[in-house]
Amino acid sequence: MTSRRLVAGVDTSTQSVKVVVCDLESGAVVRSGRADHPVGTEVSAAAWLTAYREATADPALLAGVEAISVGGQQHGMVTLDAEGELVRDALLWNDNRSAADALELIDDLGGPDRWADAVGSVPVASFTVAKLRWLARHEPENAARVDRVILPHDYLTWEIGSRSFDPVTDRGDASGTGYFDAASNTYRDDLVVLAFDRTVALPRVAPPAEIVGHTSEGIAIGPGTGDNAASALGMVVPDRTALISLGTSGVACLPSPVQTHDASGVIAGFADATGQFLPLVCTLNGARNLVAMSKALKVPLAEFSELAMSAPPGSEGLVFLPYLEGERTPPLPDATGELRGMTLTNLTAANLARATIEGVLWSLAYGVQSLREQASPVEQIMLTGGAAQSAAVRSIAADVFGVPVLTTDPYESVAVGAARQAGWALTGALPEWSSPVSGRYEVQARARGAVTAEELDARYRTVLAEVQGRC
Ligand SMILES: Nc1ncnc2c1ncn2[C@@H]1O[C@H](COP(=O)(O)OP(=O)(O)O)[C@@H](O)[C@H]1O
Ligand SMILES: O=C(CO)[C@@H](O)[C@H](O)COP(=O)(O)O
Repeated sequence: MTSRRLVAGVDTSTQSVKVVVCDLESGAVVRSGRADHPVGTEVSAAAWLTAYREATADPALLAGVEAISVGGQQHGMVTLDAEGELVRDALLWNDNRSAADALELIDDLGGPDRWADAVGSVPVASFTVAKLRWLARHEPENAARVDRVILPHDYLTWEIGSRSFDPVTDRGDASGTGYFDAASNTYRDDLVVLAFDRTVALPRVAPPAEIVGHTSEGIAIGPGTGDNAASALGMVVPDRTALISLGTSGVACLPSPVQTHDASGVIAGFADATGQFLPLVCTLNGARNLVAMSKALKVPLAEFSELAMSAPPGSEGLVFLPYLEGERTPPLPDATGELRGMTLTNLTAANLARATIEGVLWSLAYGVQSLREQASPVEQIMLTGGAAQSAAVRSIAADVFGVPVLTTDPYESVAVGAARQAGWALTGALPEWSSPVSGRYEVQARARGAVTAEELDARYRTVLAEVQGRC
């Protein structure tokens, strides 16, 4: 009898780190660990290593593992000095302080079209390039000490290899910096200079299946990638399917053979982890809006879900624009949440719960509409991320997107996708793991004679247009 071979994947995400160990042959998760990350949008990268060590403290977790890769929250600016020490805390993807810097950079290059042509995306506060401009303008002493700029997954990859190789990144995560051209696979040093007034050392962009080093225990390390690119690998996304993630962020994306160049800025023209592309729409307001409303209603998440499912599609006219953390897509960094359409009859806890879920999902349906127009037909949705385990999110999503929704049992798609990449690096062939989908939800609204996806879309777009006119 041959013993099974094991690979591991890590998701170093906004709120926590998750580690899974998978069977190389089938992809089945055989062991897992997790640990929390510090709260906040400005975090010492060293805390991610501490959390990783906590999550993997049990030596049995990684025993027998042959290869490991890291998927990580995108865009975060990790600055290193000439000795390789951290210059300051990392500014995360959801830190909005660089919003004005992004606008300046758009002007400096000659407008959004120039950025969309150059790197496939128009910068917003999230992008590393905007954070670099902020650092240069607001902390010149720290800026002067910066020798190298890397991303969260690059940092953890380098640390779990005990810094025995120079920091590396991959094409997927590099494409979220705003200074990497994924069409030619080259850094745009001129854009780094535009933002930071000088060049900095940047991590080598390793090909998808390279072994970039080894841990002190001899485990081979793959290049890793951004969390959304890893998630696409873990979800084994079929054609004409948009992947929706509801973690801290809300994300709509789909693997594509062609890069998008959306000058409106709705779609970021990112790369994936296989050598292709991953057009992606990201909001700042995913699961935490649901958590905030459940707290406001003083109910646990399970009861919040039941409440939402007891309300009719359209929440009897309540509209909740979920901009509790400002917003990135559309770019409204100073916006706040909006609750509209209240009457004496519809202002119920059930409608508030359902409207919150409808609002969060609609903000991604808005993105899916752009993906349809610019990237690919979308005939179904796959759900992942922490809030994808909410029964209400799963059952309401089809009504908001207007297409069937595919779901999984609890599943760490980013970590599993990273493990799949590790298997690729180990064997030279991308493992053919089967789809994790275990559930399918059909559109119900029309059958129930209630508000349809098109009607809901029109209602939300009207409120959004008012907010955009004001901000
Ligand atoms: N059943 C649920 N309903 C709503 N939100 C949930 C549920 N389960 C988990 N969450 C939320 O999902 C988020 C964690 O999702 P995750 O994808 O791990 O986030 P991230 O990758 O951004 O760290 C947390 O905000 C958590 O409160
Ligand atoms: O900024 C983006 C994508 O552009 C986010 O998707 C981050 O990558 C964080 O993801 P989560 O931690 O919310 O999963």
